[in-house]
Amino acid sequence: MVNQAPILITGVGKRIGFALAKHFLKKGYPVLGTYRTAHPQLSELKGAQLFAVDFYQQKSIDELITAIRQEYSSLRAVIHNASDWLPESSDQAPTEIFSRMMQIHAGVPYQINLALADLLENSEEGSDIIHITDYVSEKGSSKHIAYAASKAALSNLTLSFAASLAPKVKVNSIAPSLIMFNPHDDEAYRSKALDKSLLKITPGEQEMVDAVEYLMRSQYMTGRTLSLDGGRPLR
Ligand SMILES: NC(=O)C1=CN([C@@H]2O[C@H](COP(=O)(O)OP(=O)(O)OC[C@H]3O[C@@H](n4cnc5c(N)ncnc54)[C@H](OP(=O)(O)O)[C@@H]3O)[C@@H](O)[C@H]2O)C=CC1
Ligand SMILES: Nc1nc2c(c(=O)[nH]1)N=C([C@H](O)[C@@H](O)CO)CN2
Repeated sequence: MVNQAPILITGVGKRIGFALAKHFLKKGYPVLGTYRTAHPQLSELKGAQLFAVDFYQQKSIDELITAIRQEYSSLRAVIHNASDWLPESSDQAPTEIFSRMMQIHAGVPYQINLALADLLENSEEGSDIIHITDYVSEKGSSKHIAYAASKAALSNLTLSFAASLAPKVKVNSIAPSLIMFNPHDDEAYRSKALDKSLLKITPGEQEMVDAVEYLMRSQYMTGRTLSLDGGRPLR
């Protein structure tokens, strides 16, 4: 795509963020990707402009925003994927857990959206902000209390930014439940997690890629949520 405005994706080092970056690179979009850990597979993101960013460090966030604003005058999309799934059982103090969850899932999207809004508005073909939230935004989580609250905050940001940036920029959430397991998930966990939905599968990264594609092609959806949860609320 000649002279296509880039897509910014946070957390491209692995799993869903990595799949999103690969997909849009293959489609010919310029991809700006943030990573924290230098996973070896980052070398597969040929052509992507990668930024080492720790969203728990304000200096790192400021440097990212400055670098993007210095080099680009427009953006096709910003996909807020980066996330830390911290449980209350973590050895970190509750105050640290809560501030980290609010920082990465709400503070960072809030800052980046405000700082890059004009670049999104400059996109010739319209533009999108996509917040990747979580099914637990609407029901809470007994083991990931701060995480769920912070994803609910992100869901609320979707409403405000949709109203603020319309009509040039669409702003939507994708609220997944179980998309893919982590390597350390044992059989008992996997069986219990699968049983929580009606469809009882893990669809994998492609389900998220397809949802992002739908939102970016939509002419009439903003301020809303695509729920990818296998019918879990009806279970
Ligand atoms: N997988 C699933 O089944 C579900 C996923 N989701 C949501 O989908 C999105 C993608 O999920 P998934 O791919 O599993 O997520 P992962 O937890 O596997 O990866 C998250 C990414 O965010 C990065 N990240 C975490 N903390 C920071 C930080 N402080 N600074 C910069 N980057 C950071 C990680 O970097 P690093 O590699 O260094 O850790 C990693 O690349 C997330 O928003 C998640 O909450 C929601 C429900 C279900
Ligand atoms: N950042 C992450 N958030 C979430 C993950 C994950 O691996 N990283 N995983 C889940 C679970 O799949 C949950 O939806 C089902 O147990 C939730 N969020």
